[in-house]
Amino acid sequence: MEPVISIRNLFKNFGNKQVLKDINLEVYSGQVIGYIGPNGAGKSTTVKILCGLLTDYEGEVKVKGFDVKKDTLEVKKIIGYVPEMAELYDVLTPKEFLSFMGALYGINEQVCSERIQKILSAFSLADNIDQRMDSFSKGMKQKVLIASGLLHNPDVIILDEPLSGLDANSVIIIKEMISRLARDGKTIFYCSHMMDVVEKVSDRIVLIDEGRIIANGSFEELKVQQGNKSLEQIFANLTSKDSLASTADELIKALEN
Ligand SMILES: Nc1ncnc2c1ncn2[C@@H]1O[C@H](COP(=O)(O)OP(=O)(O)OP(=O)(O)O)[C@@H](O)[C@H]1O
Repeated sequence: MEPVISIRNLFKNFGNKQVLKDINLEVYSGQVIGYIGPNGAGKSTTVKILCGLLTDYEGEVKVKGFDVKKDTLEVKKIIGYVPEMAELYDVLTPKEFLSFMGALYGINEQVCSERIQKILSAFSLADNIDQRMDSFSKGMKQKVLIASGLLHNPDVIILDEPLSGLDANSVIIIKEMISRLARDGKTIFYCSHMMDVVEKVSDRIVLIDEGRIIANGSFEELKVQQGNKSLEQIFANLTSKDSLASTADELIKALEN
């Protein structure tokens, strides 16, 4: 079976700083990859390269056989991207914004309108469909952002910290949605700091630290290697140089006179 996502010998620099150092990864249809790592590890940079938003890198990155550097338009049709931080055009209503996104993807107007209605209903936003988004809460905006990433029914879904700001019920809905989309053969690339969610939804967990992959396997495999711990503990063991408790101590002491 051909991988849906194939990353070979990927290096990326920002100025003199090397932020991705020989990333190699293959992701197959129906897999959910949990891509995790400390702040600044290189997760969003990898995602931006996958989506064709950063093109000055070394190595080979392909999505469904298309080279993301050369066939950027084809790749954008295949991928649905929910970015970590995005500016919504919040003078628009969700209906206006999503209709605009649908038109960009060339979705039939009638199909698009029905999809918008159904997705927003599922997110309990049906009553807000014609309300300007500048009055929306963070979580409401996040739901519209997720809707815009899914609207064209992409085969590959890239979620960069999609749960930020979402309430507990919405987190459950997204977790269930990820599992069902994968069952339908979609490929999900999921970046998050929410270890309990990553642990549950991912078929494979890829841990990146300072631009290098330092662990790659199912949660069960990582547990066997690391001694039957939670993903949070495995993450701390593999990525923190100092004891986290002593760092917390330092922070508290910094506040004392
Ligand atoms: N446009 C840029 N210009 C210069 N440096 C950048 C740029 N974007 C990212 N970096 C640097 O690249 C490194 C990796 O950043 P990246 O955003 O990929 O990390 P991340 O793993 O997504 O982190 P976080 O969990 O905090 O979102 C960081 O050192 C960051 O400062």
